[in-house]
Amino acid sequence: MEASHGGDKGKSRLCSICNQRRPALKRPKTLQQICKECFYEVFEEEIHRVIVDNKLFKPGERIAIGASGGKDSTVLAYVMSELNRRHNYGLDLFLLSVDEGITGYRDDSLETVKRNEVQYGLPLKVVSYKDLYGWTMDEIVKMIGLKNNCTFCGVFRRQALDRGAALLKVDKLATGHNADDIAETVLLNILRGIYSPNAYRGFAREFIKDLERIRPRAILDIIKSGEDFRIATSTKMPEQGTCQRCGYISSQKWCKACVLLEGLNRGLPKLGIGRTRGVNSEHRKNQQIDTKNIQSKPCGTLDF
Ligand SMILES: Nc1ncnc2c1ncn2[C@@H]1O[C@H](COP(=O)(O)OP(=O)(O)OP(=O)(O)O)[C@@H](O)[C@H]1O
Repeated sequence: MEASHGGDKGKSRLCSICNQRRPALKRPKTLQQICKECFYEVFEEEIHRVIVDNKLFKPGERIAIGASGGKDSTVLAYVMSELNRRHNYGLDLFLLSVDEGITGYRDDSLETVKRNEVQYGLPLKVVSYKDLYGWTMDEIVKMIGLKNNCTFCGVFRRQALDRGAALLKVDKLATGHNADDIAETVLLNILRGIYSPNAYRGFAREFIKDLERIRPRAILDIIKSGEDFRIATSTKMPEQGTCQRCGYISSQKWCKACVLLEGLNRGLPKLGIGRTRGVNSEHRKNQQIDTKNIQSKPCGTLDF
């Protein structure tokens, strides 16, 4: 402990939970300064409470954990396997990884996932863009360049996770999206309404991190405001259906992944970039505008 130099100012603080160890961090959520050990304890306990209070899982369910090899999904894999064991949730857990085929990036992080497989004893399934779509991201970048390749990567990954989940026959898929990701999505949804699709994508993340520095709860408040959004009852909501081509989830005749893939295979990679044209526009015209049964709904979709 640091020596006190008179008055409260000079005293070194102690963890505000155990009052024994030195604090290692200040939680933005509570502004409490706490030690590493107490942080692990409250973090795991809070996740357990969210799982139990919201009845997220049922005994016997098969759950896939989207494992990118990044820090958040690695923590997710650890916490899920630990809580499942400690509290006897009775879940069958699996790791599901999508290999986008990005040399020097995903091949490295897949090594981390393989270590997690051994460490937590969770079976791992890897699905690749090459197997699912016939293209690796490296090949897509060669064709389309660096400007729009994030669209392909995000759309294909979202569907690849669905496909992997279907192969594993799981009931649910858990991902490691964190508060920053969700706050960014809320802001982007607002900006998209005001400006244009994908406007300010890079700016939104920087902006929320700047806000957090000034006011630590800002990220949680943005998420809360997103949860409280209400969509005007006159707004037509997309209807969830299935893609007529691949059978996976889509609100259009063809899902975005099939539109993008068609463009790639026809040597027209810009086909599905930006606002969808072509095959889906007729489908949209035919959709009846039915606002009667649309009640106010929470807003927000997560990008992958
Ligand atoms: N290639 C992937 N394979 C499986 N799941 C993925 C993959 N990429 C992303 N995800 C899932 O989506 C979540 C959010 O994706 P994001 O791109 O923000 O993650 P990341 O930056 O790769 O790393 P992290 O795991 O730290 O979130 C991940 O936590 C993971 O659950």
